Amino acid sequence: MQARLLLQDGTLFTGTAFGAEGEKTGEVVFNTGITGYQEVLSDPSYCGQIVTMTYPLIGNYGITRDDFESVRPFVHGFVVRRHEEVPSNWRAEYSVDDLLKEYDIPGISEIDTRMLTRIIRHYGTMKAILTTSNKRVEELMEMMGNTTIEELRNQVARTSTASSYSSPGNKERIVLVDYGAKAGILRELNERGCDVVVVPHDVKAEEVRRLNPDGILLSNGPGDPKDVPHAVKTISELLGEYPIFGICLGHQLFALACGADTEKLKFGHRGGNHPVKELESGRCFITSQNHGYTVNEESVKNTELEVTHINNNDKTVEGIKHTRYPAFSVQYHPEAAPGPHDSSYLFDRFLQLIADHKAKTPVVSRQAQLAANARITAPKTNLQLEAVKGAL
Ligand SMILES: NC(=O)CC[C@H](N)C(=O)O
Repeated sequence: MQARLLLQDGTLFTGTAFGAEGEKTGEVVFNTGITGYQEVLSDPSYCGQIVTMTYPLIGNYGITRDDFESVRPFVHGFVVRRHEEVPSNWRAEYSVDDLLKEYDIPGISEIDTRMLTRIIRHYGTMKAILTTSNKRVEELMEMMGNTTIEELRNQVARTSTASSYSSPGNKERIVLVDYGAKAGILRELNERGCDVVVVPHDVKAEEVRRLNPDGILLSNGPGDPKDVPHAVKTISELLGEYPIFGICLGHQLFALACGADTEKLKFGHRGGNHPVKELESGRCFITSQNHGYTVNEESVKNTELEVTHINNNDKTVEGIKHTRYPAFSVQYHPEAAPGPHDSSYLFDRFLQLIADHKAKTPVVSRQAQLAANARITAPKTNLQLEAVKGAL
């Protein structure tokens, strides 16, 4: 069956359909990873985007659910040069085609993905529509134009967990704020014995305090950080109270909460080979990245933040830290998946920050904490009081 990819600038690619039949609009972006398409497909940060892989052979090792970064794929469409229908891998459960069909995601193969990538690099990220229908180009253009901003924005609410859950451990209590978190973040925390409570994107500062965390981790997530103002407010309320570590969208939200600004990159960074320089040591790390927005460097100057990492390709901000509070963040993915594991030391650094913070903070008895938390929530009825205690 034929499929077509129509870009906002009018460029039309005609290729072969795979995955689901139908139509999807999204922002078209490219990923330069040679492997890792399963993690890309299941990374919630791609929600609302049509992803093209620059590596030409995709699907050869099939799909293994154990390798997913979330419970399901969130991409709006998948574009490849060549799709391998018959996976060759003993771990493969099914093919990319089966996966896309299951989740109603259209795919297109046999198009010149190099040309597509060069267009995006030259003119910047743009909207596109991927279709298996026979609709006329004018009609498709109109459909693309009519796609409401809502459909391509506010993706965080669609990918975040609806309610809190815990992943127990016997060490530090970490509240992981899920803006569309990759499973790798939880995996890294669990490997270090952390007692993790995953909370929804719209958690209130008061609810976080009730969980009595040792530290807060702000996760990655899809879309524009400015679409999540409630998260910025919550982070600014918690700033200074607990050690904070932000990853990708979490990094951008942390920057906004500290008074810095974010802006959109021309075509973003997506892949597993992005060189990042740690300014303190002068060391270069090869990192896994997936972002379309960045923290504006100029805007950091008027805040209490300091730039700690920069991208060696385009010199954009890749890491910041607070100069007064125990809080830092990075634009890239220390949990990798897919990608090099060079930066997993950042999770250890976060735990060290927590230990240092604890050593400096006077020990508060459990009784005093209970009393303080009860005051914060000011429960009026016995039932509310029980709920507060239950949450602790
Ligand atoms: N992986 C992420 O968290 C991405 C952050 C944000 N959605 C961006 O594109 O910049």
